[in-house]
Amino acid sequence: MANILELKNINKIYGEKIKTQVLFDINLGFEESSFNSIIGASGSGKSTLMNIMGTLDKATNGEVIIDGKNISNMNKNQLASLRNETIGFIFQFHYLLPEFTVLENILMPYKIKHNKVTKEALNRANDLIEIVGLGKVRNNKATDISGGQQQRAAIARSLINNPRIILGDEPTGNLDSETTETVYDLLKKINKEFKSTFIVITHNKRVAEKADRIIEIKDGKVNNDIINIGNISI
Ligand SMILES: Nc1ncnc2c1ncn2[C@@H]1O[C@H](COP(=O)(O)OP(=O)(O)OP(=O)(O)O)[C@@H](O)[C@H]1O
Repeated sequence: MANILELKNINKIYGEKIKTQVLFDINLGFEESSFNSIIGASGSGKSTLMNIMGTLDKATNGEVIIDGKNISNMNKNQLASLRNETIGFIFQFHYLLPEFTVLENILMPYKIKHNKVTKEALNRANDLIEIVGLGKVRNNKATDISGGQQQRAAIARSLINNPRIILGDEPTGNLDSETTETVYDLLKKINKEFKSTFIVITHNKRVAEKADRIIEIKDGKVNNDIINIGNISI
């Protein structure tokens, strides 16, 4: 299957006067509909890499190709629209808007994109609410649900515009281990159902195992050594 996202010789250097190189010649391709985990020690460069993949930060050099388009020459507006069209983000802290309900929060990216909410969007939001198991709390304020429910609401929100790529930076970092597994099972279910590509950073090896592919970042490089996690070899 074709790659929906490709990184070619990505390098990242932070700083002007004092330069620190944090990514070195990263080459990676992500197949459409695949579920990928990114693991690695703290400070190894995972978030930097994810921000570059999500077009939130620029590589110092190298190419990012999203859905066949090289993003290097895109201006800010073009990047923003590619991001809105193609990428959904799930972060550790879900940043739901506290004064809005679960349903309203989930609809927010659609409203921002289209300036209105259609019947179809409302149906999709309600379908997503059922998938993530929030039917009973759809009209609760975002502050009046549990942490795990908030994270599930954030997942539904990231899916409302039907993005082809979903990037997660420690999406379950603030949840207990049982809720973490539930949320990952949910991501896998969505991956199967909607055929969206998932790339998810995790510190949790048990959940990393749930992926089709595990990528380890070590000192800013892709670690190509064979590693064994549970019963998976890469
Ligand atoms: N804006 C920045 N300016 C300078 N250095 C930075 C900046 N952002 C990150 N770094 C450095 O780049 C390195 C990689 O950071 P990054 O956040 O990508 O690692 P990580 O693997 O995601 O870590 P963690 O698991 O702790 O979140 C670290 O040494 C960090 O201090």
